[in-house]
Amino acid sequence: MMQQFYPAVPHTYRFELNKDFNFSAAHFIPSKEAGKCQVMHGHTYFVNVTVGGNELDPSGFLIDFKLLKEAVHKRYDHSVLNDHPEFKNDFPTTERLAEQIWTSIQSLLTTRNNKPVCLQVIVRETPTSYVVYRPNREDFQ
Ligand SMILES: Nc1nc2c(c(=O)[nH]1)N=C([C@H](O)[C@H](O)COP(=O)(O)OP(=O)(O)OP(=O)(O)O)CN2
Ligand SMILES: [Zn+2]
Repeated sequence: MMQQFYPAVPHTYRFELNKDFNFSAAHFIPSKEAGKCQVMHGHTYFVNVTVGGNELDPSGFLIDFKLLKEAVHKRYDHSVLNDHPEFKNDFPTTERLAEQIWTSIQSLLTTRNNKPVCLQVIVRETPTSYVVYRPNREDFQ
């Protein structure tokens, strides 16, 4: 999938899970500094999500891989990122998208009894550009 080196996130959880998926979306960055990216264009975004935890659920999963994909793919695939309410005031840059994906995944994980945690989100926007998002302690409050 991402076919690249994955930056490792330091942690002491017993289990670490990684899920790759991708989705296609359009966006534009309405800032003068964004140059050609002010014009609407599309990407196939490649995402890697890292989840950690000490306990498994009754199925023996930290979290079902497919739920991680669904939480993001259903929302963004074949959409215009600028149309989503989370990007009403913030431009849909790779950085903001990675942050929002972390928020979506962590909201899902919070509902699980075994309380896994999203440790890292990587979003690759082009073959030469990607962002790594790692939450701060305050992001979990
Ligand atoms: N810090 C950021 N910089 C840029 C972002 C971004 O989200 N965060 N986004 C863009 C554009 O959306 C663009 O689609 C991607 O830019 P870029 O990597 O420059 O794409 P190129 O294919 O032109 O890059 P090459 O260096 O030719 O491979 C711009 N900047
Ligand atoms: Zn772009």
